Amino acid sequence: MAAAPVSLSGRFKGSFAYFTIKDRLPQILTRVIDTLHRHKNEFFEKHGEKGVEAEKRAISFLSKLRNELQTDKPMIPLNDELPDTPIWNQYLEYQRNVSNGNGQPSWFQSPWLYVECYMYRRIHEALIHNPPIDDFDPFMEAKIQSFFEAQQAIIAVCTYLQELLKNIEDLNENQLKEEFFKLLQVSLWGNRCDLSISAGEDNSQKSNLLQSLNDFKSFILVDDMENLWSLLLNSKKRTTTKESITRVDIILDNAGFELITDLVLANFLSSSKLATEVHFHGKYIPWFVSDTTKHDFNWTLKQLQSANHMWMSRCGMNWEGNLKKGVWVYHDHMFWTLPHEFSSMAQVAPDLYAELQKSSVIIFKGDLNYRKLTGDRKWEFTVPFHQALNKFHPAPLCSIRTLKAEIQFCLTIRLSKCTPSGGSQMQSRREMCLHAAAGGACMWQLLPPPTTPAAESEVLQSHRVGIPAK
Ligand SMILES: O=P(O)(O)OC[C@H]1O[C@](O)(CO)[C@@H](O)[C@@H]1O
Ligand SMILES: [Mn+2]
Repeated sequence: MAAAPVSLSGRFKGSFAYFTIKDRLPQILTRVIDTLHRHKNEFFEKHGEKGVEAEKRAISFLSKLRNELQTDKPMIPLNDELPDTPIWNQYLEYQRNVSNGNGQPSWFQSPWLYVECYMYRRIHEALIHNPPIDDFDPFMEAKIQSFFEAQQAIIAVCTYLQELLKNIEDLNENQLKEEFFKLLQVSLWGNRCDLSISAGEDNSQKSNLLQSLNDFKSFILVDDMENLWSLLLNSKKRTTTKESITRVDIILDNAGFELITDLVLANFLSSSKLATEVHFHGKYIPWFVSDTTKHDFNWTLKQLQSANHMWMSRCGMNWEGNLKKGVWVYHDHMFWTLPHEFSSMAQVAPDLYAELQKSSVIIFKGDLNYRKLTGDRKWEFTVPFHQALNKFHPAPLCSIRTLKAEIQFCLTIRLSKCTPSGGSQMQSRREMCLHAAAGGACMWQLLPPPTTPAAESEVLQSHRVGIPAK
């Protein structure tokens, strides 16, 4: 197998990586600094002068970080006492070794994936170093705001789910499949509501997504829902004896509306018995602005339970009940907030890899997970997705993602529409389909574990398309 290509990086001027590091990451850092400024009085009320002193130190730390970023300074080791610090500093050493004498690892010379993850870990370091504000989540305000901005959309999906659950036992297989496809698409489009792409600007779902699925369908050129359905249905049919289980793992992405869509999907999987267990994987620290932490997950359930809307509170109660019964499990392994490509998981986090091997299917939500699945490298678009996974396949896996970065894979082509940029299409298998560019798109990809060469050639169908307006 050919060596993996170089990583996407800010050293490629004009790339989305370059734009992100040059413009977007400084914007996100500035927003964090502003947030700390705006919480000064709160820190004083809670902690007195100590709180204000801590806020000042954190701001000076973050201002220095922003200057390092903007002037392409070398990356420096972390020096807090967190359990992941040695792993981060080993990774910096690794980057030094692979930089092939291109000098020190730095913001515009090192892999985009590394420097972007490193920025969020340095933001966390700025807080950790400054008790008593060390437990402050600088993105919490934005996550809460996006939850409340999406109230109507949340009410709509919770209402839809509760109505559906009333007669879910009476649905035949086709009706069940139809509902499954709907809720998968709701979960897909929920991924548009990410605050890192918007650099923290409001990006919440305002309208009832269920009413737009048909309009949005044309933005999905090809999808693997059928394969995902067959995999789950076959597993359900095998789950006749109580010993065998169908476990679905959802590697979560953004809090707010997207998290609700993932919980709704999980509730449907449990109630339809397509899954006997659902495992959720969140982030260990505040991450990429809107990614879900354990606090966000629990806050969301509590918020729903106390909502003055019957179906929202019913959802919140049911979901808390599923966690208490153990049919739902929440995990937040620190691997998800390391810079590593997922192909390193077996070495770096063998416990997590072994946990995922218990899964019947792993659903990876969002763009960052997709980038880590494929190493965020300059792959040719015709490279098999499986090849890009670089032997990472603990279980059958599926990536559900709205495309926010250049990387993508096209393996087979079906009839597809022109991209917004009018990119040319080929209607033949294994031909490059669309010229990828930074922009929006959505895609489904399902990869069963490669048992035979034929399995490798099985399907991943992916196309990029424009993201529909909310
Ligand atoms: O929340 P998601 O879907 O992972 O999107 C986050 C993505 O947005 C970006 O910040 C912008 O593309 C990426 O760098 C990152 O992978
Ligand atoms: Mn995210």
